[in-house]
Amino acid sequence: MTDAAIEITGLKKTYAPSAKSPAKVALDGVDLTVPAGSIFGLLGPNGAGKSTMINIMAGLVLKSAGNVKIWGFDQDVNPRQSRAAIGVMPQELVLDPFFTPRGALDVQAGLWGVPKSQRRTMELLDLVGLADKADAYARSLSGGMRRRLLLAKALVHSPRVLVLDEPTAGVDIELRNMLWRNVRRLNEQGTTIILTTHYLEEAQEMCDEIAIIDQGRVITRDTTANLVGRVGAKTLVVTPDGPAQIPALPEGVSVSERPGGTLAFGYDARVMGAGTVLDAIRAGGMRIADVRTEEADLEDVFLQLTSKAREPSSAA
Ligand SMILES: Nc1ncnc2c1ncn2[C@@H]1O[C@H](COP(=O)(O)OP(=O)(O)OP(=O)(O)O)[C@@H](O)[C@H]1O
Repeated sequence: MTDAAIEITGLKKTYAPSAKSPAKVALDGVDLTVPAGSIFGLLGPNGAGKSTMINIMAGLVLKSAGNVKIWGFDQDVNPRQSRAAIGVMPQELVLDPFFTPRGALDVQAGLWGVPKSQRRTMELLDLVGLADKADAYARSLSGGMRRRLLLAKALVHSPRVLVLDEPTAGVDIELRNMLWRNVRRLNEQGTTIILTTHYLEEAQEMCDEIAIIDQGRVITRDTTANLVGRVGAKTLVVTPDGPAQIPALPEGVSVSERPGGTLAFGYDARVMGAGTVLDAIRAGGMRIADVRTEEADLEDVFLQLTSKAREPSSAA
């Protein structure tokens, strides 16, 4: 057992120039440790370098510099063990249309050298809810079913670390819930999960820890709770009782109108409490029919951090 499922130090990747585009620095010195047993979120805007990092971890893209250890195996020293410790469910629906799900898993297991007696073909098809499609042609599977088959394929060699690259992009709620149930179950059984997603509320709900990467660098890494707590932004949503005048507000409080006649007062909970904002609203003569607060969420944190990373002053 190792404490770190993944240990990345000084990882750099520059894609070579082509006739159409100049050389591109995709990873610019990444240090990252993913604790064994966690569900870890890898977030970042488009083009941040997430797929490059995943592909390097999976041994699909060659790094330019740095060190990568998967489950304690150094990629350069023990390439086979390091590759065998990780399974990737890719973003694209890449499947051979002529294979049945059973056939696809058998071929994949063969590629990994899993002996026939140790193959878990039906168990995995069952896990992803495709047992009844075991012998259907892949081309007859729906998009959601293909995605589930890709998850099963990523698991045939029982990897310690499972990487899910945008697993729920464009999938319906039912499939999304099923995927998350499976992922939680795998995690409870000891698999470390690394997840990239554009759905931040999903990352907030699923991940124990999160790294945000931007422009090829890790700009922050923390527990999800700490990250969300870092942003004090809160909103007091007030439904006025009758026509309302916007009151004079303490410094730092913003106000905007929402559909349905409610008013949203934004404030920084690290600076003042909701009572101060409410007092100011009442002092302005507004009668209140209803009031509630909204917490900051991961989206606020993400936007704040990734836009900060672009400010020239923080580039130094
Ligand atoms: N094969 C390649 N050749 C040249 N440049 C590439 C290649 N693959 C990726 N890049 C560039 O490297 C940068 C990082 O891309 P990458 O796909 O790793 O980002 P990402 O964070 O996964 O983005 P997305 O969320 O859009 O998938 C981008 O600027 C991209 O254009």
